[in-house]
Amino acid sequence: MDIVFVDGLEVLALIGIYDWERRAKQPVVLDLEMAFDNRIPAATDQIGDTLDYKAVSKRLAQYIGDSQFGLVETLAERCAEIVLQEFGVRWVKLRLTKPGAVRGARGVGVQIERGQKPT
Ligand SMILES: Nc1nc2c(c(=O)[nH]1)N=C([C@H](O)[C@@H](O)CO)CN2
Repeated sequence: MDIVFVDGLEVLALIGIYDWERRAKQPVVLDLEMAFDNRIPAATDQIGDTLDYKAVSKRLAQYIGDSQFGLVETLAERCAEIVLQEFGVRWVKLRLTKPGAVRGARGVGVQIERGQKPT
């Protein structure tokens, strides 16, 4: 299975359940792995045949920056839906981290896998 990935996409978002988290945006970091058959773009050398990681990154950064969810679970689920529905991806693994949200931890968050994992 081939993968197109995005590692460490940092975006400011209004997210969290506590009052202080509703007042100001805080950084969230997104890591993505998306199943995609890279043999066609490898043969044509055309960006139009790829799963364009820049286009995915821009779309999700915009969405996350505009979002106002309480839970990272909700935001992660919505981001996975966007990847599957808008970019024709069959399987995605997505990790959403809130750095520094818990004292003593480098980061906290969730990791989900959605769609059909190709063999
Ligand atoms: N499973 C989760 N646990 C917690 C979440 C969350 O979104 N999912 N959120 C919080 C707070 O917003 C926290 O990030 C503030 O430090 C607590 N637990």
